[in-house]
Amino acid sequence: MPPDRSTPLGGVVLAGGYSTRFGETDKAVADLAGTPLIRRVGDRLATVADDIVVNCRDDQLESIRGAFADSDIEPAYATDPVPDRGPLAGIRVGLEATAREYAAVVACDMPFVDPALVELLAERARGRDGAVVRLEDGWYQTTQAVYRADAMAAACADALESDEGRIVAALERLDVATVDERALEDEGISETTFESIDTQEALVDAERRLER
Ligand SMILES: Nc1nc2c(ncn2[C@@H]2O[C@H](COP(=O)(O)OP(=O)(O)OP(=O)(O)O)[C@@H](O)[C@H]2O)c(=O)[nH]1
Ligand SMILES: [Mg+2]
Repeated sequence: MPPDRSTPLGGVVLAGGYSTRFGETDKAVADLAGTPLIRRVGDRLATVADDIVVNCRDDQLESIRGAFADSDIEPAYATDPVPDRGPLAGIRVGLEATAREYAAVVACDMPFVDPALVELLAERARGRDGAVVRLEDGWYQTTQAVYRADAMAAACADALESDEGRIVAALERLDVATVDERALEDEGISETTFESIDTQEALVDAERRLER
């Protein structure tokens, strides 16, 4: 069945973290084979999303805008009112800024995000509060997922107010469809979609594979 593109989809790229495992520099704008990580994510997401919001801190704005300088897409920016409150706070800020009922949320360090997965999740999310992949280890892949924006933003706010920083604390408050990681292979979606570049070693490794 061809994907239903009649429902607009927003895109949110999360970039407000401090990249501590990566080292001195911001992984969001790290160069991977000539293209900054965040631009790879934004460009891929833009093939299936109608507009893109980048969530980051104020002090990242200049460098992230620079990373998108010669991209065809021009993201909107939603910065954290209070930095360092964790990914849950970032998801909230990003989703509050999207104009769409549903939005795909993807971390800036996942340069191989598969647009086909985003479309699959958007389909599964319809009529629900979102759709997330359940990984083989039982964890939910919450930073490559589709959410009903107002419901998830409210659930994030609620979880944060209750001092529950875990993203699953927000999911527990919602009616979210789950997709088993094992089922993705049949859909032609490779696990590289979830690869995240957390360290310099991971960046070098990804670069080597791209050069092959
Ligand atoms: N807005 C916001 N986003 C965050 C925060 N912490 C992490 N994120 C984002 O959530 C996603 C997943 O987080 P991590 O992979 O742990 O990234 P990170 O926290 O920058 O890196 P580490 O410091 O090495 O853990 C990334 O896209 C981050 O940018 C935060 O405090 N605020
Ligand atoms: Mg972190």
